[in-house]
Amino acid sequence: MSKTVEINFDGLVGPTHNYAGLSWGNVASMGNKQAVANPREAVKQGLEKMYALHKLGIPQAFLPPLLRPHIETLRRLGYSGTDAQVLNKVAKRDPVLLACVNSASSMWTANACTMSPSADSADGKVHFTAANLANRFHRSIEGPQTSALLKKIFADERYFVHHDPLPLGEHFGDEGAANHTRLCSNYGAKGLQLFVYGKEAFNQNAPAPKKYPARQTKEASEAIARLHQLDETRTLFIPQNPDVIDQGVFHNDVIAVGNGNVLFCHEQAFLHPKQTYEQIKRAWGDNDKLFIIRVSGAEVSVEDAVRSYLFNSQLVTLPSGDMAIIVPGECHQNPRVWNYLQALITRDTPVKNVHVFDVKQSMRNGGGPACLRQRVVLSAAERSAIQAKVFIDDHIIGQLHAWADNHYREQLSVSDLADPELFKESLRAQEALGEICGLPLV
Ligand SMILES: N=C(N)NCCC[C@H](NC(=O)CCC(=O)O)C(=O)O
Repeated sequence: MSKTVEINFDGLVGPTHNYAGLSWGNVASMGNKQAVANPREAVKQGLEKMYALHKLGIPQAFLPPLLRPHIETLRRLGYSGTDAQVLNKVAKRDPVLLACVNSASSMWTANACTMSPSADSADGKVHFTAANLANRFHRSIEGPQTSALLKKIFADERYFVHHDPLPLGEHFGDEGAANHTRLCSNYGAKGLQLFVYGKEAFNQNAPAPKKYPARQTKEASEAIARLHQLDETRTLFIPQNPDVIDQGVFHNDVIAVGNGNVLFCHEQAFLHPKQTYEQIKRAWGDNDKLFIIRVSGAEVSVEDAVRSYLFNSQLVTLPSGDMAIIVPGECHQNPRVWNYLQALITRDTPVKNVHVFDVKQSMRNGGGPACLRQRVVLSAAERSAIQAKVFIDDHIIGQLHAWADNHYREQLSVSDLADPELFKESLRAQEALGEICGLPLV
Protein backbone atom coordinates (compact mmCIF):
# COMPACT_ATOMS: atom_id res chain seq x y z
CA MET A 1 0.00 0.00 0.00
CA SER A 2 1.37 3.42 -0.84
CA LYS A 3 2.23 5.84 1.80
CA THR A 4 0.07 8.57 3.28
CA VAL A 5 2.04 11.75 3.98
CA GLU A 6 1.62 15.04 5.74
CA ILE A 7 2.25 17.96 3.40
CA ASN A 8 2.91 21.42 4.76
CA PHE A 9 1.12 24.02 2.67
CA ASP A 10 2.84 27.27 3.66
CA GLY A 11 1.23 30.59 2.88
CA LEU A 12 3.15 32.83 0.49
CA VAL A 13 3.37 36.29 2.01
CA GLY A 14 1.50 38.75 -0.20
CA PRO A 15 3.00 41.98 -1.63
CA THR A 16 0.99 44.23 0.73
CA HIS A 17 2.55 42.78 3.92
CA ASN A 18 2.52 45.58 6.50
CA TYR A 19 2.25 46.33 10.21
CA ALA A 20 -1.08 47.97 10.96
CA GLY A 21 -1.63 46.67 14.50
CA LEU A 22 -4.97 45.12 13.63
CA SER A 23 -5.01 42.19 16.03
CA TRP A 24 -6.16 43.07 19.55
CA GLY A 25 -4.87 40.34 21.87
CA ASN A 26 -1.89 39.46 19.64
CA VAL A 27 0.99 41.17 21.45
CA ALA A 28 3.40 41.24 18.49
CA SER A 29 0.79 42.78 16.17
CA MET A 30 -0.13 45.40 18.78
CA GLY A 31 3.52 46.16 19.62
CA ASN A 32 4.73 46.63 16.04
CA LYS A 33 1.93 48.90 14.88
CA GLN A 34 3.23 51.35 12.23
CA ALA A 35 6.65 49.66 11.87
CA VAL A 36 7.98 49.62 8.30
CA ALA A 37 7.63 46.19 6.67
CA ASN A 38 9.78 44.56 4.00
CA PRO A 39 7.40 42.43 1.90
CA ARG A 40 10.16 41.01 -0.29
CA GLU A 41 12.17 39.87 2.71
CA ALA A 42 8.98 38.46 4.24
CA VAL A 43 8.11 36.27 1.24
CA LYS A 44 11.72 35.14 0.91
CA GLN A 45 12.00 34.17 4.56
CA GLY A 46 8.99 31.94 3.97
CA LEU A 47 10.52 30.48 0.81
CA GLU A 48 13.78 29.69 2.64
CA LYS A 49 11.89 27.78 5.30
CA MET A 50 9.88 25.87 2.70
CA TYR A 51 12.94 24.94 0.71
CA ALA A 52 14.88 23.83 3.78
CA LEU A 53 12.02 21.55 4.85
CA HIS A 54 11.79 20.15 1.35
CA LYS A 55 15.53 19.42 1.54
CA LEU A 56 15.00 17.65 4.87
CA GLY A 57 12.70 15.27 2.99
CA ILE A 58 9.42 16.70 4.22
CA PRO A 59 6.68 17.14 1.59
CA GLN A 60 6.23 20.87 1.04
CA ALA A 61 3.79 22.95 -0.95
CA PHE A 62 2.47 26.51 -0.87
CA LEU A 63 -0.83 28.35 -0.96
CA PRO A 64 -0.94 31.54 -3.06
CA PRO A 65 -1.82 34.75 -1.21
CA LEU A 66 -5.30 36.27 -1.51
CA LEU A 67 -5.39 39.38 -3.68
CA ARG A 68 -5.18 42.57 -1.66
CA PRO A 69 -6.44 45.25 -1.40
CA HIS A 70 -9.86 43.61 -1.46
CA ILE A 71 -11.79 46.27 -3.35
CA GLU A 72 -15.00 44.24 -3.34
CA THR A 73 -15.29 44.64 0.43
CA LEU A 74 -15.00 48.40 0.03
CA ARG A 75 -17.74 48.41 -2.62
CA ARG A 76 -19.97 46.36 -0.32
CA LEU A 77 -19.42 49.08 2.28
CA GLY A 78 -20.63 51.82 -0.05
CA TYR A 79 -17.43 53.10 -1.65
CA SER A 80 -17.93 53.62 -5.39
CA GLY A 81 -16.20 54.77 -8.57
CA THR A 82 -13.19 53.33 -10.33
CA ASP A 83 -10.84 51.13 -8.27
CA ALA A 84 -8.45 54.07 -7.89
CA GLN A 85 -11.30 56.37 -6.76
CA VAL A 86 -12.52 53.80 -4.24
CA LEU A 87 -9.02 53.50 -2.76
CA ASN A 88 -8.55 57.24 -2.71
CA LYS A 89 -11.83 57.83 -0.86
CA VAL A 90 -11.24 55.18 1.76
CA ALA A 91 -7.67 56.39 2.32
CA LYS A 92 -9.03 59.83 3.20
CA ARG A 93 -12.03 58.72 5.27
CA ASP A 94 -11.01 55.49 6.94
CA PRO A 95 -7.31 54.53 6.96
CA VAL A 96 -7.98 51.63 9.35
CA LEU A 97 -10.45 50.09 6.90
CA LEU A 98 -7.86 50.63 4.16
CA ALA A 99 -5.34 48.68 6.26
CA CYS A 100 -7.90 45.91 6.83
CA VAL A 101 -8.51 45.34 3.13
CA ASN A 102 -4.76 45.43 2.48
CA SER A 103 -3.71 42.95 5.15
CA ALA A 104 -1.56 40.10 3.87
CA SER A 105 -2.95 37.98 6.70
CA SER A 106 -3.75 35.04 4.41
CA MET A 107 -0.03 34.15 4.80
CA TRP A 108 -0.96 32.44 8.10
CA THR A 109 -2.44 29.36 6.50
CA ALA A 110 -2.85 27.58 9.84
CA ASN A 111 -5.91 29.84 9.94
CA ALA A 112 -7.00 29.07 6.39
CA CYS A 113 -9.06 26.03 7.27
CA THR A 114 -9.47 22.88 9.30
CA MET A 115 -8.74 19.76 7.26
CA SER A 116 -9.50 16.16 8.15
CA PRO A 117 -7.76 13.25 6.46
CA SER A 118 -9.82 10.56 4.76
CA ALA A 119 -8.81 8.01 7.43
CA ASP A 120 -10.77 9.98 10.04
CA SER A 121 -14.01 10.78 8.18
CA ALA A 122 -16.92 8.35 7.94
CA ASP A 123 -17.26 8.84 4.18
CA GLY A 124 -13.55 8.16 3.58
CA LYS A 125 -13.01 11.60 2.01
CA VAL A 126 -10.70 14.50 2.79
CA HIS A 127 -12.72 17.35 4.32
CA PHE A 128 -11.94 21.08 4.38
CA THR A 129 -13.79 23.89 6.12
CA ALA A 130 -12.35 27.33 5.44
CA ALA A 131 -12.18 29.32 8.68
CA ASN A 132 -14.57 32.26 9.07
CA LEU A 133 -12.04 34.20 11.23
CA ALA A 134 -15.02 36.12 12.56
CA ASN A 135 -13.19 37.82 15.41
CA ARG A 136 -11.00 40.27 13.45
CA PHE A 137 -12.54 42.23 10.60
CA HIS A 138 -9.41 42.16 8.42
CA ARG A 139 -9.36 38.36 8.67
CA SER A 140 -13.11 37.81 8.34
CA ILE A 141 -12.93 38.78 4.67
CA GLU A 142 -10.60 35.84 3.95
CA GLY A 143 -13.08 32.95 4.36
CA PRO A 144 -14.97 32.98 1.03
CA GLN A 145 -11.80 33.64 -0.98
CA THR A 146 -9.87 30.94 0.88
CA SER A 147 -12.69 28.49 0.30
CA ALA A 148 -12.65 29.26 -3.45
CA LEU A 149 -8.86 28.81 -3.55
CA LEU A 150 -8.99 25.47 -1.72
CA LYS A 151 -11.66 24.28 -4.16
CA LYS A 152 -9.37 25.12 -7.08
CA ILE A 153 -6.39 23.26 -5.62
CA PHE A 154 -8.22 20.31 -4.07
CA ALA A 155 -10.63 20.09 -6.98
CA ASP A 156 -11.18 16.37 -7.50
CA GLU A 157 -14.59 15.55 -6.05
CA ARG A 158 -13.76 11.87 -5.84
CA TYR A 159 -11.46 12.69 -2.94
CA PHE A 160 -12.12 16.18 -1.60
CA VAL A 161 -15.16 17.71 0.14
CA HIS A 162 -15.39 21.44 0.88
CA HIS A 163 -17.68 23.05 3.44
CA ASP A 164 -18.46 26.74 3.46
CA PRO A 165 -17.04 28.83 6.31
CA LEU A 166 -19.32 28.66 9.37
CA PRO A 167 -21.90 31.45 9.76
CA LEU A 168 -20.22 34.74 10.69
CA GLY A 169 -20.69 36.23 14.13
CA GLU A 170 -18.97 35.56 17.42
CA HIS A 171 -20.96 32.44 18.30
CA PHE A 172 -19.32 30.37 15.59
CA GLY A 173 -15.93 32.07 15.58
CA ASP A 174 -13.56 29.61 13.91
CA GLU A 175 -9.82 30.09 13.36
CA GLY A 176 -9.07 26.82 11.61
CA ALA A 177 -6.14 24.54 12.34
CA ALA A 178 -4.54 27.00 14.78
CA ASN A 179 -6.80 25.43 17.42
CA HIS A 180 -6.72 21.89 16.13
CA THR A 181 -4.19 19.09 16.45
CA ARG A 182 -4.24 15.55 15.15
CA LEU A 183 -2.32 12.80 16.89
CA CYS A 184 -1.75 9.47 15.13
CA SER A 185 0.56 6.48 15.13
CA ASN A 186 1.25 7.07 11.44
CA TYR A 187 -0.34 9.54 9.03
CA GLY A 188 -2.43 6.94 7.25
CA ALA A 189 -3.89 5.49 10.46
CA LYS A 190 -7.07 6.77 12.06
CA GLY A 191 -6.14 9.79 14.17
CA LEU A 192 -7.20 11.41 17.41
CA GLN A 193 -8.44 14.92 16.70
CA LEU A 194 -8.10 17.54 19.41
CA PHE A 195 -10.13 20.74 19.12
CA VAL A 196 -9.16 23.43 21.61
CA TYR A 197 -11.57 26.31 22.21
CA GLY A 198 -11.38 29.60 24.09
CA LYS A 199 -14.99 29.92 25.17
CA GLU A 200 -18.51 28.49 25.01
CA ALA A 201 -20.46 31.13 23.15
CA PHE A 202 -23.92 30.06 24.29
CA ASN A 203 -22.96 29.51 27.94
CA GLN A 204 -22.29 32.79 29.69
CA ASN A 205 -21.30 30.94 32.89
CA ALA A 206 -18.44 29.00 31.34
CA PRO A 207 -14.89 30.33 31.92
CA ALA A 208 -13.73 32.90 29.35
CA PRO A 209 -10.85 35.39 29.08
CA LYS A 210 -11.43 38.82 30.65
CA LYS A 211 -9.15 41.05 28.67
CA TYR A 212 -8.53 39.65 25.19
CA PRO A 213 -10.95 37.85 22.86
CA ALA A 214 -11.42 34.08 22.70
CA ARG A 215 -11.41 33.62 18.95
CA GLN A 216 -12.44 29.97 18.80
CA THR A 217 -15.74 28.81 20.29
CA LYS A 218 -16.67 25.32 21.37
CA GLU A 219 -19.78 25.54 19.20
CA ALA A 220 -17.65 26.19 16.10
CA SER A 221 -15.32 23.27 16.82
CA GLU A 222 -18.29 20.94 17.32
CA ALA A 223 -19.80 22.06 14.02
CA ILE A 224 -16.55 21.30 12.17
CA ALA A 225 -16.36 17.82 13.72
CA ARG A 226 -19.96 17.12 12.59
CA LEU A 227 -19.35 18.43 9.08
CA HIS A 228 -16.19 16.37 8.75
CA GLN A 229 -18.02 13.22 9.95
CA LEU A 230 -15.47 12.52 12.67
CA ASP A 231 -15.74 9.56 15.00
CA GLU A 232 -16.96 10.83 18.40
CA THR A 233 -14.71 8.42 20.26
CA ARG A 234 -11.66 9.84 18.46
CA THR A 235 -12.53 13.54 18.82
CA LEU A 236 -11.97 15.65 21.93
CA PHE A 237 -13.09 19.21 22.68
CA ILE A 238 -10.69 20.79 25.13
CA PRO A 239 -11.11 24.13 26.92
CA GLN A 240 -8.12 26.43 26.63
CA ASN A 241 -6.89 28.17 29.78
CA PRO A 242 -8.53 31.65 29.53
CA ASP A 243 -5.77 33.18 31.69
CA VAL A 244 -3.18 32.51 28.99
CA ILE A 245 -5.41 34.06 26.33
CA ASP A 246 -5.22 37.19 28.48
CA GLN A 247 -1.41 36.90 28.35
CA GLY A 248 -1.34 36.90 24.53
CA VAL A 249 -2.10 33.27 23.62
CA PHE A 250 -4.69 34.25 21.02
CA HIS A 251 -4.59 30.80 19.37
CA ASN A 252 -3.83 27.46 20.99
CA ASP A 253 -0.90 27.00 18.59
CA VAL A 254 0.92 29.72 20.55
CA ILE A 255 1.10 27.30 23.52
CA ALA A 256 0.81 23.74 22.17
CA VAL A 257 1.68 21.71 19.09
CA GLY A 258 1.24 18.05 18.23
CA ASN A 259 2.52 15.62 15.63
CA GLY A 260 2.33 11.84 15.35
CA ASN A 261 2.53 10.43 18.87
CA VAL A 262 3.81 13.66 20.47
CA LEU A 263 1.90 16.47 22.13
CA PHE A 264 4.20 19.31 23.15
CA CYS A 265 2.55 21.91 25.39
CA HIS A 266 3.01 24.32 28.23
CA GLU A 267 1.61 23.18 31.57
CA GLN A 268 -0.73 26.18 31.55
CA ALA A 269 -2.13 25.58 28.07
CA PHE A 270 -5.39 23.91 29.13
CA LEU A 271 -8.06 24.88 31.63
CA HIS A 272 -8.05 21.42 33.27
CA PRO A 273 -4.56 20.07 32.54
CA LYS A 274 -4.69 16.74 34.42
CA GLN A 275 -8.14 15.86 33.18
CA THR A 276 -7.13 16.80 29.63
CA TYR A 277 -4.00 14.61 29.65
CA GLU A 278 -6.03 11.70 31.06
CA GLN A 279 -8.73 12.12 28.42
CA ILE A 280 -6.13 12.20 25.66
CA LYS A 281 -4.36 9.09 26.98
CA ARG A 282 -7.64 7.20 27.28
CA ALA A 283 -8.77 8.12 23.77
CA TRP A 284 -5.31 7.32 22.37
CA GLY A 285 -5.43 3.77 23.75
CA ASP A 286 -2.36 1.64 24.25
CA ASN A 287 -1.39 0.46 20.79
CA ASP A 288 1.58 2.74 20.61
CA LYS A 289 3.47 4.94 23.04
CA LEU A 290 2.15 8.49 23.43
CA PHE A 291 4.46 11.31 24.56
CA ILE A 292 2.91 14.32 26.26
CA ILE A 293 5.82 16.71 26.73
CA ARG A 294 4.75 19.28 29.30
CA VAL A 295 6.88 22.36 29.81
CA SER A 296 6.64 23.84 33.30
CA GLY A 297 6.46 27.54 34.09
CA ALA A 298 9.81 27.16 35.89
CA GLU A 299 11.43 25.95 32.67
CA VAL A 300 9.77 28.46 30.32
CA SER A 301 7.31 31.12 31.50
CA VAL A 302 4.15 31.87 29.54
CA GLU A 303 5.64 35.28 28.80
CA ASP A 304 8.78 33.70 27.29
CA ALA A 305 6.60 31.28 25.33
CA VAL A 306 4.59 34.17 23.88
CA ARG A 307 7.68 36.24 23.05
CA SER A 308 9.76 33.41 21.58
CA TYR A 309 6.91 31.37 20.02
CA LEU A 310 8.50 28.15 21.31
CA PHE A 311 5.21 26.31 20.83
CA ASN A 312 4.45 27.93 17.49
CA SER A 313 7.06 25.59 16.19
CA GLN A 314 6.51 22.83 13.65
CA LEU A 315 7.02 19.30 14.84
CA VAL A 316 7.87 17.28 11.76
CA THR A 317 8.63 13.63 11.18
CA LEU A 318 11.86 13.16 9.23
CA PRO A 319 12.38 10.31 6.75
CA SER A 320 14.49 8.59 9.47
CA GLY A 321 11.42 8.45 11.73
CA ASP A 322 12.87 10.92 14.26
CA MET A 323 11.14 14.23 14.75
CA ALA A 324 12.58 17.69 14.34
CA ILE A 325 11.32 20.88 15.91
CA ILE A 326 11.32 23.90 13.59
CA VAL A 327 11.55 27.09 15.63
CA PRO A 328 11.81 30.81 14.89
CA GLY A 329 15.05 32.75 15.52
CA GLU A 330 13.43 34.32 18.59
CA CYS A 331 13.79 30.93 20.38
CA HIS A 332 17.52 30.97 19.74
CA GLN A 333 17.82 34.49 21.11
CA ASN A 334 16.03 33.68 24.38
CA PRO A 335 18.56 31.85 26.64
CA ARG A 336 15.90 30.11 28.75
CA VAL A 337 14.05 28.82 25.72
CA TRP A 338 17.25 27.84 23.94
CA ASN A 339 18.52 25.93 27.01
CA TYR A 340 15.21 24.15 27.22
CA LEU A 341 15.41 23.12 23.54
CA GLN A 342 18.98 21.88 23.93
CA ALA A 343 17.89 19.70 26.83
CA LEU A 344 14.72 18.52 25.05
CA ILE A 345 16.57 16.92 22.14
CA THR A 346 18.67 14.78 24.52
CA ARG A 347 15.63 13.36 26.31
CA ASP A 348 13.83 10.10 25.69
CA THR A 349 11.25 11.46 23.23
CA PRO A 350 11.03 11.27 19.41
CA VAL A 351 12.15 14.94 19.14
CA LYS A 352 15.85 14.68 18.27
CA ASN A 353 16.70 17.78 16.22
CA VAL A 354 16.11 21.50 16.34
CA HIS A 355 16.21 23.78 13.29
CA VAL A 356 16.08 27.56 13.53
CA PHE A 357 14.55 29.84 10.86
CA ASP A 358 14.43 33.57 10.53
CA VAL A 359 10.77 34.43 9.91
CA LYS A 360 10.98 37.80 11.67
CA GLN A 361 8.82 39.67 9.15
CA SER A 362 5.92 37.37 9.99
CA MET A 363 6.80 37.10 13.69
CA ARG A 364 6.40 40.87 14.08
CA ASN A 365 2.75 40.33 13.23
CA GLY A 366 2.45 37.38 15.61
CA GLY A 367 2.94 34.62 13.06
CA GLY A 368 5.59 31.93 13.66
CA PRO A 369 6.56 28.81 11.68
CA ALA A 370 3.38 26.94 12.68
CA CYS A 371 1.10 29.84 11.76
CA LEU A 372 2.63 29.91 8.31
CA ARG A 373 1.60 26.37 7.41
CA GLN A 374 -1.52 24.29 6.92
CA ARG A 375 -0.98 20.58 7.33
CA VAL A 376 -2.71 18.41 4.75
CA VAL A 377 -2.57 14.64 5.16
CA LEU A 378 -3.02 12.81 1.85
CA SER A 379 -2.72 9.31 0.46
CA ALA A 380 -0.71 8.84 -2.73
CA ALA A 381 -3.90 8.78 -4.83
CA GLU A 382 -5.23 11.96 -3.20
CA ARG A 383 -1.88 13.67 -3.64
CA SER A 384 -1.71 12.78 -7.32
CA ALA A 385 -5.21 14.19 -7.90
CA ILE A 386 -3.78 17.70 -7.37
CA GLN A 387 -3.02 19.29 -10.74
CA ALA A 388 -1.86 22.71 -9.58
CA LYS A 389 1.90 23.32 -9.52
CA VAL A 390 2.09 24.14 -5.84
CA PHE A 391 4.68 21.59 -4.71
CA ILE A 392 8.13 22.87 -3.82
CA ASP A 393 11.07 21.54 -5.81
CA ASP A 394 14.35 22.98 -7.10
CA HIS A 395 12.70 24.44 -10.20
CA ILE A 396 9.67 26.14 -8.68
CA ILE A 397 11.63 27.60 -5.77
CA GLY A 398 13.82 29.46 -8.29
CA GLN A 399 10.73 30.71 -10.12
CA LEU A 400 9.20 31.94 -6.86
CA HIS A 401 12.35 33.82 -5.82
CA ALA A 402 12.52 35.50 -9.24
CA TRP A 403 8.80 36.32 -9.00
CA ALA A 404 9.35 37.95 -5.60
CA ASP A 405 12.32 39.93 -6.96
CA ASN A 406 10.16 41.21 -9.81
CA HIS A 407 7.00 42.06 -7.95
CA TYR A 408 7.71 42.89 -4.32
CA ARG A 409 8.75 46.11 -2.64
CA GLU A 410 11.48 46.19 -0.03
CA GLN A 411 9.70 48.76 2.12
CA LEU A 412 6.08 49.24 2.93
CA SER A 413 4.63 51.46 5.62
CA VAL A 414 0.97 51.86 6.53
CA SER A 415 0.88 55.25 4.81
CA ASP A 416 1.95 53.57 1.52
CA LEU A 417 -1.29 51.58 1.47
CA ALA A 418 -3.03 54.59 -0.09
CA ASP A 419 -0.73 54.37 -3.14
CA PRO A 420 -2.86 53.26 -6.15
CA GLU A 421 0.27 51.73 -7.72
CA LEU A 422 0.37 49.15 -4.94
CA PHE A 423 -2.91 47.65 -6.11
CA LYS A 424 -1.65 47.46 -9.69
CA GLU A 425 1.58 45.80 -8.50
CA SER A 426 -0.40 43.27 -6.48
CA LEU A 427 -2.58 42.45 -9.46
CA ARG A 428 0.44 41.89 -11.68
CA ALA A 429 2.09 39.71 -9.03
CA GLN A 430 -1.07 37.65 -8.68
CA GLU A 431 -1.38 37.14 -12.44
CA ALA A 432 2.27 36.09 -12.71
CA LEU A 433 1.88 33.67 -9.79
CA GLY A 434 -1.20 32.20 -11.46
CA GLU A 435 0.99 31.34 -14.45
CA ILE A 436 3.62 29.71 -12.24
CA CYS A 437 1.14 27.48 -10.50
CA GLY A 438 -1.19 26.90 -13.41
CA LEU A 439 -4.20 28.32 -11.64
CA PRO A 440 -6.29 31.39 -12.45
CA LEU A 441 -5.73 33.59 -9.39
CA VAL A 442 -7.38 36.85 -10.43
N1 LIG B 1 -1.29 31.68 15.49
C1 LIG B 1 -1.63 31.55 14.23
N2 LIG B 1 -1.96 30.38 13.77
N3 LIG B 1 -1.68 32.59 13.38
C2 LIG B 1 -1.14 33.87 13.61
C3 LIG B 1 -1.99 34.91 13.01
C4 LIG B 1 -1.45 36.30 13.20
C5 LIG B 1 -2.43 37.35 12.74
N4 LIG B 1 -1.82 38.68 12.77
C6 LIG B 1 -2.41 39.73 12.20
O1 LIG B 1 -3.44 39.64 11.57
C7 LIG B 1 -1.69 41.05 12.34
C8 LIG B 1 -2.05 42.04 11.25
C9 LIG B 1 -1.59 43.43 11.55
O2 LIG B 1 -1.52 43.82 12.71
O3 LIG B 1 -1.31 44.18 10.58
C10 LIG B 1 -3.68 37.32 13.61
O4 LIG B 1 -3.67 37.91 14.69
O5 LIG B 1 -4.67 36.65 13.23
